[in-house]
Formats: sequence, C-alpha cells, structure tokens
Amino acid sequence: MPTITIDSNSSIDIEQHFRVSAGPGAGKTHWLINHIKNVLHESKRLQKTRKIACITYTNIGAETIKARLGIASIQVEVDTIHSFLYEHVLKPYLSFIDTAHGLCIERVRGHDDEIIRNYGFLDKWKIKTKQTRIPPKDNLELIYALQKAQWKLNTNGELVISASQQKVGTHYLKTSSYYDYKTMAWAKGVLHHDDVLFFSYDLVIKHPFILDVLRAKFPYFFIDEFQDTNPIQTKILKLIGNKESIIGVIGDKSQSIYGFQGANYDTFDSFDLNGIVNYQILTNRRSTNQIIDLLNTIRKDINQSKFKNQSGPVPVILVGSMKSALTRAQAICSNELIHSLTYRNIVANTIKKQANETTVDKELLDKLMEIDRPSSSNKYRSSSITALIKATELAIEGRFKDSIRILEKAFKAKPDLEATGNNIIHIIHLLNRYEEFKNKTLYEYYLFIKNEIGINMSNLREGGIARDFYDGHTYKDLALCVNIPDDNGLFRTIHKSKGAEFDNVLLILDTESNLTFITNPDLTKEQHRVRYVAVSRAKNRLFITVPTLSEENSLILSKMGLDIETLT
Ligand SMILES: Nc1ncnc2c1ncn2[C@@H]1O[C@H](COP(=O)(O)OP(=O)(O)OP(=O)(O)O)[C@@H](O)[C@H]1O
Repeated sequence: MPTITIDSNSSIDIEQHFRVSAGPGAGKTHWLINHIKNVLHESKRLQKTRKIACITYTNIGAETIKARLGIASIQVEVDTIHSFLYEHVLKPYLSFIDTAHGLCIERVRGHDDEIIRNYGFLDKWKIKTKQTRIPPKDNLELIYALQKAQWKLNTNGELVISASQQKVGTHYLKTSSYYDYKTMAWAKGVLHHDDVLFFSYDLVIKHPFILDVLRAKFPYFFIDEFQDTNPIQTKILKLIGNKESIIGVIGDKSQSIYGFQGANYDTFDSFDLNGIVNYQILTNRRSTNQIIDLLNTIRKDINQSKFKNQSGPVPVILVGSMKSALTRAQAICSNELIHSLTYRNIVANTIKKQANETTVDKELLDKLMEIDRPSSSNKYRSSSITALIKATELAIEGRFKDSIRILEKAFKAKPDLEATGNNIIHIIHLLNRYEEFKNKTLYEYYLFIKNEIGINMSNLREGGIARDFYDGHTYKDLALCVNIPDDNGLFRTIHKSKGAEFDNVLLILDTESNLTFITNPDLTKEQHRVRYVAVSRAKNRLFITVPTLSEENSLILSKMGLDIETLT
C-alpha cells in the first residue's frame, strides 16, 4: 500500500490500523488529539465503560495530552506504557503470575527506576551466586553493570536478560547471576520498570484471556512517539491488535533516541499489522524557514515544507565556554526565554547552578555511598545525606511529592533514626534555609542536618577518608548529580525535551567533534539523532555552542549559511 500524505488537520478512517510518520514539528501530537476527538465522536464501539488507550512516552507527554483533550479526556486512558501495563495487566492479575518466578505478590508496591543497591543485599547476592571474589571496592561498578541488564526478546519469542559480558574489576559476571539478582529482588516484592514488561508479557502469553479483556476495555490503542517503543511493548501491542482493537502508531524514526532502553531505529518502519495504512505529514509547522533549512540539510529521507513560511534569525554557532554562550544567547534573546539543552544531566545541572564546568563529577553521589560505607557504628549516615540532598533538590524544583517520597523511602525502615516522622517539615526547613548551606562544604551540610533538622547520625571522625570526602566537597558538587525526572525547566537534557518546543534554544555541545551531526550528518547514528531532536525544538532562534571551532568546520558551517561568533 502506498503512503498517503495528510495534513495535521486531516481525518482518516477510524476503523483501520494506522501508522502516521512525520518529521519534527509536523503536528503529530496535534493530529493525534484531533483523531482521538474524532474517534470519540464517530465510533459506535465506545460505550461508557469502553475507552481509548493513548500511550505516551513520558509523564509530561501524558499530562500535555490530557490537558489538550480537556473534558474529552474522561473517555481516554492516557498513560505511559509502564503505568498502563502495571494498572491493566500486572496489578489485576498478580495472582496469575507464575509462582516459579518467586515474586512475593503481597509485597508488590508499584515499580521503580532504580535497582536495589544496598550493600547488604549485594553481599547476599555475591554469596548466592558464588561471586564473593568481587571486592566491596568494586560494588559501585557492580551496581552500574547490574543496572545495564535489560529484558530482551530472543528469536524464539522468549524473554532473556541482555547483558553483554560485563566485567567488574577483574571479574566477569556470570550471566545466570543477573537472574539471581532479579529473583532475590522479586522475593522482596521489588519490581524494576523493566520487570513490568517481563511480567506483562509473561502474563499475556500464558493467559491470553487477559488480551481479550484488554480488547474489550480498549477498542482503540494509540501510541505517540512510537519510534522509542521497546520491542517487548511492540510485541504486546501486536498481540492486542490481532483482533478487534485498532492500533495506531505515531512517530518519527529520526527522533528515536532511547536506544539504551531497548528501542531501535527500525522499530517504527518495521511495525506491521494486517491492513495497516501508512500516512505521512511533510510539513513543519513549528520553526522558521532558517531552522527548517538546517533540519532539511541534516535529514535526507524527507524534505519538510515550511508551513508558516516565516523568516527568522539565522542559527548561530557560539564558540567559547558554555557560560559565556548562555550569557550571549540570553542577551540576544533580550526579554524572551531561552532553553538550554545538553546531552548529559550533569552538564544541564552545571549550567543551571552556574557551577564551575571543570570540576564536575557525575558519580559523586555514588562515591559518597562508596566511601562513607555503612558499618555497625554508622548505619545510615551516607544514605540519609544522599536522600536529603536529592529531596532538597527536588523540592527546589517544586517537586514536593517526589521529594517526600525519597525521604519516606530512605527513613521508613530505620527505627533508630530520630525525628524521621516529619518529612514535610524537614523539606520546608531545607527550603527555607537553602541559602545557608547551598555553597557550604558537605561536612557543614551534614552538621546542619544533624543539628538543625535533628536527624541522628553518627559522628564523622577527623582524619578518616569519609571525613576528607565531606570536607573536600561542597553541597553543590553533590547536588549537581541529582537527576530531576521529567524536568520541565529552562536547563534540561535533550532527552527531557522530547515532544516539547521552545521559542529559543541553545544546544550545548561538549566538544567540537559533536558538530558532525551538521557537518557530516548520518541519522542512522543515535548520537546524531539526539542532536537533531535538540535543534528541531526551536521555533524562532537557535544557538549551538562549542568550546572550539577549527577553520575547516568554520568554513563548512559558513557555507551552510550559519552565523559564527567567537566569544571572548
Ligand atoms: N493543524 C494545526 N493547526 C494549528 N497549529 C498546529 C497544527 N498542527 C500543528 N500545530 C502546531 O505546530 C506545532 C508543532 O506541532 P506538534 O508539537 O504537534 O508536532 P509534532 O509532530 O508532534 O512534533 P515533534 O515530533 O517535533 O515533537 C505546535 O505548536 C502545534 O500546536
């Protein structure tokens, strides 16, 4: 079937599976909202109890769609895939889960994005898996290795853990030990996000009636940002779409940027269902002509047309430090807001907090746990400090629920910690007195927590390596490592800008070599796609900053019509 070109206002047949493919700013989300409204209006298959399922990639995406649907959202279940599967597959059918997996269903309380990292748990795991040779000094590396393991579908349609031969220190992890790690966590009722996919898939394969229930509840499933869907989710959606329910996917393969979560470049194009109809939108409604020209230079498979046909400033390459680039870009934008986008979280935080670019270390929070390791005389010091730093930073960003959750989790099983019942009061205290400790050493922050907040922690012996760490780092150094989930502020990572648009964008590149996404573009490479997504967020002004620029690159970029400004 040929691909049909549509516009973001077009209506399509509501009773056929569809794929809508379009570049950035084409109006995919706009079209999806209109389509949902059309289905609600026209469908004969929706009654009060039957809803449309609309799956988005992020919580922010879900909130945006709900807000834009307004009152119509009552008949639409808008959710991320993990939350959707947890609510509609896992939670109602927990008792159907194969007991062979050893999941303690009575203790399951949602799912988490962090694996269990406590050292006591790791020790038990080392004994169980006969890997006691891994010394405690390599625990951090071990946690990173375990965290990388993901569920993957093999060619027989079975779920296996994918983790390439991981080396921790001098030791190669046994493949079977990943499974042991999972089963030990499951025995405590602890589920990682990725496990939601594992159990959902296992349930629908072993109990296909669950698919019938899903089809009965949701005659329509629409998935936005489908290019980042993981193959296990794709398989579940295909199973649902085999009869009755209509599946519609919307996306752009050149905006696939979540390879590290199992998505791949071909997911979008290779998705197939009997009778699926392909549509494309070839306009860009977001950006000025100058920005669309740049996007078209980077991208070879489509050439977006300029819907607004609006001329704007030429994109500018700012050569210099990121701080000076931000100052310059802000001056040019004068009273308008500018969003800075970075690849790494630590860089986003560095610019947000105007910290010194050269001293940042993204692993400091983990290193604190490593150096100030829990012992019989110091059970909770580093875990309490870590939780309090995270909670403080989340609260500063206005994320009170997340902030309270962190403290609840940190303090719940620690009866010998004093004054832990008042997490909200702690947070108010920390916010009110933020100015007093934000530029102090970590040791001074520790004293503040102990003396002013009243959390009972053991003393830090002078001259010890833990004390040196607390004296040698500032609160701010550690605060830079905090990840704010679904951050919607002015300084964020490119991944957190997915689906958003901003008047003015400053893309911060760590090194000049990252400019290849413009000078020698290849969107089969994820690194290039990530930066392509970043520049395509801009509606009006676009700045790209690099620390240095060679004559060769300068010539290429000038030929492309970009402005270049060297900052002093
Ligand atoms: N038919 C339309 N009428 C008016 N405005 C529209 C229409 N279609 C899209 N827009 C506007 O164009 C901009 C881009 O639309 P949208 O965010 O839906 O694009 P997208 O394809 O989802 O983008 P991306 O994939 O880059 O996130 C938005 O400001 C949106 O409101």
